[in-house]
Amino acid sequence: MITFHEALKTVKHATKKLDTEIINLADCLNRVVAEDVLSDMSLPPFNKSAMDGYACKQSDLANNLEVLEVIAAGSAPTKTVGTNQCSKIMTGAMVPEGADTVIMIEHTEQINDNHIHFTKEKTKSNICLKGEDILENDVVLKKGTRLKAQHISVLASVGCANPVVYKQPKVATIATGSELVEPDQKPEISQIRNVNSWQLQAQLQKMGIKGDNKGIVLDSKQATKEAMIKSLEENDVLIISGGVSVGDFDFIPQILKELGFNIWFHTLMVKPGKHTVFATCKEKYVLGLPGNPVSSFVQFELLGKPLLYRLMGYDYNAPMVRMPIASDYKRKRADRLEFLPVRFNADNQVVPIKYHGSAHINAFTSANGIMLIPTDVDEFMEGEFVHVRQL
Ligand SMILES: Nc1nc2c(c(=O)[nH]1)N[C@H]1C(S)=C(S)[C@@H](COP(=O)(O)OP(=O)(O)OC[C@H]3O[C@@H](n4cnc5c(N)ncnc54)[C@H](O)[C@@H]3O)O[C@H]1N2
Ligand code: MOO
Repeated sequence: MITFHEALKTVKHATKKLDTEIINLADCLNRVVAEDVLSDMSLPPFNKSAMDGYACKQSDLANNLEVLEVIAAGSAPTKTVGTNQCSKIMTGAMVPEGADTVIMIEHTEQINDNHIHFTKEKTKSNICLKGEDILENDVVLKKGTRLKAQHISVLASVGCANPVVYKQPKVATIATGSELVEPDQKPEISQIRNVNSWQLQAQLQKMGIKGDNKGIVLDSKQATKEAMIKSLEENDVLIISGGVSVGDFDFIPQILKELGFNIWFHTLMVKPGKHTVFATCKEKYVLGLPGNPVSSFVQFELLGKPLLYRLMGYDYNAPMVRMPIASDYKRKRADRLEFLPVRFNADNQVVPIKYHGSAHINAFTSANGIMLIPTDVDEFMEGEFVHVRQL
């Protein structure tokens, strides 16, 4: 048995980044840039008005100003602003030569057809200076950045319409269990519906990965082995649920050995998810998750995400917060690091959700975090700060 931190370190250590590819800006969300991205120009590319108003000299603010022209965004000024002159200017337009200030239109009055007057005492310059955000050849995104919407805007602004990113892993999921039927079927006596495949596919989808859902495989060693071989021929990663503990039909570790995989770990000092398998063979990866749906969900979050992101060139660390717990919390055994569903209340406190254990999947429907209880800690007192992974 190893600790969660050892398991996480192992997963990151044993997993190699995939090759790179060039993709379109439209497909970039959640992908990871494989090269530093440099700007091909300064931004703003010219001194730019931040307001609709009049571009003039700060030294002339007390005087009546002659209006020379109207400068729209996208057109260049044609006149230099001299003493006691101004040009009407729109937000985003180039500030004309000679002007060092833009007075807001609301702070002016019209004197006659072509003269205005500033009605306030003072103003900011209201000019965004050339290059104040980004200079030409600046590194705007570092290699290894995972692209969120705000990064995509930076790519667009520096003209990087086809960034080089790491490839996405191809990921198959298999649910093992002779008791399983698909959600559109009515289970017979002793059967239940397959939850994990659908949950895992949704978890993959949230990462931007379109998974290969291989459905259910019955608890037969031969059938499981064949399904695993096929999935691994077609994919980089196989996430398989069930069949990893110590029952008569828990074949996964044995099959992995027969297929020549190196099993890095099989049991973790973690709850839920004591029986979680991680195995690799050349550049193929298998994550065997416990059959209980909460265990599968939590272990995908804890180990699946770092594994897949690592392949995609990104060092994933879950977003964590430290917040006070809303009431006392006790547990009976403190021999494993435990992860529990919690929500945040209006007072920014952590509220543990009623939870019966790793088969209780609907406990997670109102959860927006997973609280950690470290090994050897058996209680938290109201108001004590606890660590929560955000979901
Ligand atoms: N003697 C022991 N028995 C068990 C131990 C143990 O340490 N010693 N650990 C228990 C814990 S904790 C878990 S978790 C499970 C893990 O077992 P497996 O990964 O081999 O999973 P299964 O036995 O196949 O299934 C467990 C449970 O989950 C249900 N299940 C399975 N697949 C799905 C699915 N796709 N959708 C919904 N539900 C699923 C299955 O019906 C079982 O109820 O082992 C314990 N036993
Ligand atoms: O090993 Mo189980 O996943 O704790 O319920």
